This record gives sequence, C-alpha cells and structure tokens, in this order.
Amino acid sequence: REPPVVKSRVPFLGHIIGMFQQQAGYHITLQRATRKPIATLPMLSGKMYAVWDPYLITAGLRSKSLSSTPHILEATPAACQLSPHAANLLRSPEGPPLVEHMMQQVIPASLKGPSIQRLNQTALTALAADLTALAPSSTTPAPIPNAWLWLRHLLTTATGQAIYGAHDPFAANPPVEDALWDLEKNLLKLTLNLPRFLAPLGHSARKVLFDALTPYYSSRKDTDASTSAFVRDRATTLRGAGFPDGDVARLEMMLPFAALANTVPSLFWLLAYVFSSPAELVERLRKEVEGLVTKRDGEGEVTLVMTGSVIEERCPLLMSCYREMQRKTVHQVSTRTAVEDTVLKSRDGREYLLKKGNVVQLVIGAGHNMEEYWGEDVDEFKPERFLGSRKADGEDGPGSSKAMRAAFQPFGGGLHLCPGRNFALAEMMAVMATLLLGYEVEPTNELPAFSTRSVIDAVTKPAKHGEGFGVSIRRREGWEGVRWAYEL
Ligand code: HEM
Repeated sequence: REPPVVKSRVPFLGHIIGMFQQQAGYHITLQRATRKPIATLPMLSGKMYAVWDPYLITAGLRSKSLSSTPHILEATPAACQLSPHAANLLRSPEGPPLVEHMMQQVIPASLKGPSIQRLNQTALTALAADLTALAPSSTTPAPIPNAWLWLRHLLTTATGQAIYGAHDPFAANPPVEDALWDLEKNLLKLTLNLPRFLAPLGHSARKVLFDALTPYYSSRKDTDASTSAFVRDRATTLRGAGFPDGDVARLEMMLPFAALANTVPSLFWLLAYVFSSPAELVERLRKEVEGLVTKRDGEGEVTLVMTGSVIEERCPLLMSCYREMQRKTVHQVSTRTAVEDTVLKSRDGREYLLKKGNVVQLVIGAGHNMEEYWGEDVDEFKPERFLGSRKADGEDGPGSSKAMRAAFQPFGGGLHLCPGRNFALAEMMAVMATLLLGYEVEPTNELPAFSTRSVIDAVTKPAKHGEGFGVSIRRREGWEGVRWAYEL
C-alpha cells in the first residue's frame, strides 16, 4: 500500500544528488516526468516519500502523525551552532513539547490581535517615511540599478524596526543585512553540518548575525517596551526553559529569516511582473488603488487604507496579480517525519501508506505547477487568473474554481499554516499600492531568471541577487511632494 516507487537513473544516489542540486525544483521536474500524485523515492538503503498531488498534500498537512518536530530538533543544533548544554536541552524529553508549544502557541499568539496591529503599524510607518523620500521629481527619474537589493533593504529596515523595536540590530548595519541573505543561501549546508571549508560563506554569515544578535539578547533589549511580542515572547519562553542568553541569540537567528526570507522575493516578483506587463494592466490597477485613498489633506499627506478585507474588496485585480505571483513563485516543500504509520487518502479514494520513521515531503510547489489543475497556460503569468473561474460554477477540471482552490496553498495549511501571512500582506500591499498610485515605474530589463528553489524557504528568489533587473522611478504628475500615510 505504499506509494509507487520512482527509481532514479543513478541507483541509490540519484534522488539525493538531484535534490541537493535542484532542491525544490527537482520535485517539479520529477512530478512532470512521472505524472504521479505521490511517490516513494529510494535513497541509499532507505527511502523518502514525495507527495505532489494537492489533495494528498492537504491531507498530509492536516495529519497529526506527520510531524515537523523531529526534523527541527535534528537540524537546529547544527544550523544554529548551539552550545552542548542547549543541544542537550533540545534532545531531552522536554525538547519536543517545547518546540510544539513555541510553534503552536507562542508564535501564533504573538502575530494576532493587538500584537499584529502594532507590528503592522510600526512597519507601515517606516515604509511611509522611506517611500515619501523616494523619487521626489516627476521629470528627473531616480535610477535604481538593482530592484532586488532596493526592496530587500526597504523591507529589512521596516521589518527590523517592527519586530526588534528601538534597538533593532539590523538598523543602519548593511553587513548584518547582507549576512542574513548569505546565510539564506547556505543554510541547507549548515543544517547538514558540512565541514567549514565546504560552506565558508554560511559560516562567516552566521558569525556576523550572532555577533549582532548576542548583545541584543544579553542586554535584554527584547524586554524593551518598543520590542514586538513576536521577539519578546519567544525569548522569554526560551529563557524560561533554561536556555542561556548566548543560545537564545543563536536560536533567534531564525526569526528575521522567517520574517523576511519569503516577503522580500514575493514583493520583488509582484513588482517585476506588474510593471513588466503592458501599460493597460498598470492603468487598471491604478484605478483600483485610487479606491484605497481615504484622505488627502491640504498639507500634502495622502492616506491609504491597508486593511486586508478592504484591499480584497476594492482591489480584486491587484489581489489576483498577488495570488498569481504566489502561484508562480511559491515552491514550498513542507518536510515532515511519519511518527506513526499514516494513511493518506486521495480524492478518488485510493489509500497510500506512509510507514513510521520515514521522511515525507509535501511539495506545495508541485501543485502550483500542475496542468491538471491550472490548464494549459500553467507556465504563464496571467494577471486575471484568480478573478474568476474559467468554468461554470460547480464544474470541475483544469482552471475551475474548485481545482484552483485545492491546488493553491502558498501559506501551507493545517497545524503549520503561516502565522505571518497578514503581516507580509500588509507590507507588500503598502509598497505596491503606493508605487502604483504615486509613481511611474519602468523596468530597465527583462524579468530575471529564477534562482535554485531552496527547500529551506517558500519563495523562489531571482538568480544572481536580481543582477541586471533595475527600475527607473519618478513621481506621477500631480503627486510630487506627497507624503504617504497608512490607516489600518
Ligand atoms: C509572502 C510571505 C510568506 C510566505 C509565502 C510564507 C510561507 C510559509 C509557509 C508555506 C509556511 C508553512 C511551512 C510548513 O508547512 O512547514 C510558513 C510557516 C511559517 N511562517 Fe511564513 N510565509 C511568509 C511570511 C512570513 C512572515 C512575514 C513571518 C513572520 C513575521 C512568517 C513566519 C512563519 C513561521 C514562524 C512559520 C512556522 C509555522 C509553523 O511551523 O508552525 N512567515 N510560512
């Protein structure tokens, strides 16, 4: 009853080599070649299960016996270079309940209600200041040679202030910002605990981050009144569990990573796809975004409403572009371990047994790229794809609402549904709506290629740090001197 075996061309090692080289992209290639919903991939003397069909993925994300905890406990000590004391704490019987408490309670609670309101408010105030200073003239364009690096810095500044408060270790510290992205590229190697000479960039980036975060946690800046609940509550929980400050700083290296690693590429692709499309799309989006303006005062301040439900209602085409960007660029592989024998049931009633002790990869990105769900134009960016079904209501098949809803899971699901999705949306929409409304944005080149689709994060980055893809920006006539403000 186990899933069908898919052998690699190179016996025992082929799948390992493919995954190491192409990471999440390997799954997309393999699924397209085999057209299977799920597979057993033999590796060395063992095996791994790859789940590609969206209905089976949903069942996997909901299953309590497919757990992310063993994987987190195994990878963390090496990736974060924990002290022996901290590594033993994680390996003790208290380790698994601590990880689960953190993931299922502490983090989600800190990204809800008044906490998320405050986080959004601080980030959007910082974005408003930076965008107000952007390209003041409507006649002389401001050249931005690398849009990726520009957006990366814009979001790092706003997010850093929002999560870390007044003592943000990223503030005005470009080497720390660079280190975060060098680490992102090399994190897989660090989790595999490869020798230092095989991952030198990862090792040195990690050290730069530790050196910036250690004084922050050692001097308890996380308890400052300006610090977000997202940072404060995790640090308090870790100290309560017996982790010393140095290890708290090391464990918390993952936090800015979670808050930025997927939002920055998402905003990059949204900007790149929209402004590289024919001018008619930009005009239609502008009309929608005008509906977000709630106030334009005599002093030159323009206020945009940024509540998710209002954007959803007044900007359907912008939301469709956002979702289509996610479909194209979210390649998420959710890695779990079967802690019990687990049966996943497919839509047509077939059952697949996943045996206890094996790794299971739920490949959300495969579902985002399947013709059976999206239709023949699956590889194209179609701004209107999510505006309405191309089939009659209730009808099934490629491109139907039912198929698209089932296959589209950019924020995961079940127990591990992304708790930061509303924060990410607020940041991205503030930037996009403001650029559409107040600026002329012209790409200087073709869209860049995709980088390797890393299994460590959810969203594909542009190749070579977006090198070659710049934008030229100027104010729209009538919008010179405008100061931006956001209402939540
Ligand atoms: C567009 C941006 C984002 C995308 C596409 C995204 C995507 C995802 C996905 C697919 C997962 C599920 C992982 C799994 O199944 O193992 C996830 C989990 C998570 N995300 Fe996000 N994310 C984004 C932004 C954020 C932000 C801004 C934050 C924090 C402020 C955040 C924090 C987290 C955390 C802590 C988890 C782990 C939840 C758990 O395992 O229980 N994410 N994200």
